[in-house]
Amino acid sequence: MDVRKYIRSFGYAFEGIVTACKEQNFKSHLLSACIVLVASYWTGLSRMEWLIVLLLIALMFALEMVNTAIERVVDLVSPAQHPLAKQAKDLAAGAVLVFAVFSAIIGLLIFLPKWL
Ligand SMILES: Nc1ncnc2c1ncn2[C@@H]1O[C@H](COP(=O)(O)OP(=O)(O)OP(=O)(O)O)[C@@H](O)[C@H]1O
Repeated sequence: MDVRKYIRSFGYAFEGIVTACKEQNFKSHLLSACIVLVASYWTGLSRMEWLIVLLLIALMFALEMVNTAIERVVDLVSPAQHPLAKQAKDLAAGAVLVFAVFSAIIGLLIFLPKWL
């Protein structure tokens, strides 16, 4: 195994995370995640509930980054308007929306019984 190549790959992945952090949508997700983490701490979640909350936050970040990557590739290969470019971007955005809606529902199922 080439250790230097492995470390370089980590560097590129880190560059990807830095690029994502400059995106407005990603900043909104960061803010939401901070609010959810504070609320989780304040509410006093069980170990299993913490696992679910952390998993949802990690998946939301990862999905948003994949969405941004798809947008970049579409912009690269199809700078002009094209129905398939539209579908690709809308599908990727739709995937983020589906996950966000289900995450919100799961969050309500975890938090509401403790708050009420
Ligand atoms: N090349 C294209 N061909 C056809 N429709 C496109 C194309 N690029 C973007 N669109 C349409 O415009 C919408 C907005 O595209 P845009 O590139 O502004 O993405 P966005 O979701 O606003 O991303 P961001 O603002 O995070 O870069 C897309 O969801 C898609 O419906």
